Amino acid sequence: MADFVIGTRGSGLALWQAHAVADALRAQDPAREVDVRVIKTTGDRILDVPLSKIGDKGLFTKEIEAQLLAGEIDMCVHSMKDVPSALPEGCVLAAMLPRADARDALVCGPRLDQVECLADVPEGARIGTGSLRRAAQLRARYPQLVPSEIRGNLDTRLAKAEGADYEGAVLAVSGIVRMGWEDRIRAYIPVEDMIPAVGQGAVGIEARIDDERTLAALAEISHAPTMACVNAERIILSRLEGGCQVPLGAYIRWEGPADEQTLVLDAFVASLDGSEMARVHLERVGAAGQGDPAEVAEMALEALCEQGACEIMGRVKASVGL
Ligand SMILES: NCc1[nH]cc(CCC(=O)O)c1CC(=O)O
Repeated sequence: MADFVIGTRGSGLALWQAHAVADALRAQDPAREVDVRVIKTTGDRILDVPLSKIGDKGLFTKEIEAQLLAGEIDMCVHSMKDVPSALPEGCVLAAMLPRADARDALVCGPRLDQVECLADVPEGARIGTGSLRRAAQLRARYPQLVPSEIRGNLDTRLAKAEGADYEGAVLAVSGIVRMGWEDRIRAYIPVEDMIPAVGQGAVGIEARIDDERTLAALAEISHAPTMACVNAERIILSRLEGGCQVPLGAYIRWEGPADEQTLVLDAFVASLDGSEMARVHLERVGAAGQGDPAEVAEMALEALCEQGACEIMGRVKASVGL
């Protein structure tokens, strides 16, 4: 019997993340036995429908959480981006690994071999993305591009992006790098052009709320600044009731040297075509780790609402029948 059993999806990215957690747990105590168990989710089974149309929160997490609650596994590892704002009763987000690069990246096929940034991409180019967030921001900022639905695991999407039906695609930097394909990144898209999804680049670990043994082990490996920032982004997500059905992004981080760090927030909500957008950028200067991410999240919510975020959300939801 292993000391800890980790449940995860079976995609290459999910397995990389689960093994990163297993390695972190073993690094604390080399005698520890940690197993990784693959669990198939609804999101893995439904491959032919756009994610934004399935309309079910927790598509990639529900089956794994069921096994957690049943005591079959001790923890589940997720991309924080895929974790809905409300967890099932009895589950808690116990830890996060240090966040990787949260930005999105442009990958291009052979027809765009001269392109070095989004502005270079020629009129009419089909840019694959399954995300309303990416599509709305592309439409708002680069109206010459044609965002085109793309689905599948990261490896499938990368292959499609370089194939006949697309000129390129937008994918998360963190995922591409974890798969070892950094050399396929044509451009790192700046946050000013594309605000990342809530939790993008962060790996989260969920456990049972009463499992003190597992919670104690996870506390040893958790990265507090990542947890504080991602949890604050999730406040924005839950208060605006945004799931995968609404174009929404929020990214909070500390920037700069340790003695003068700035807590920086970017967040937006938009209509599907990107023509209406509420958007904020906030900065708080202080010493290392100073400033409260949850507090800037509240300020951002206020500013977004003043710009009509709630009305935009309401219209988007009505238009997709929510
Ligand atoms: N929705 C799929 C998904 N979930 C997490 C990541 C990337 C890894 C991360 O956010 O850390 C991806 C792929 C992508 O968006 O390109």
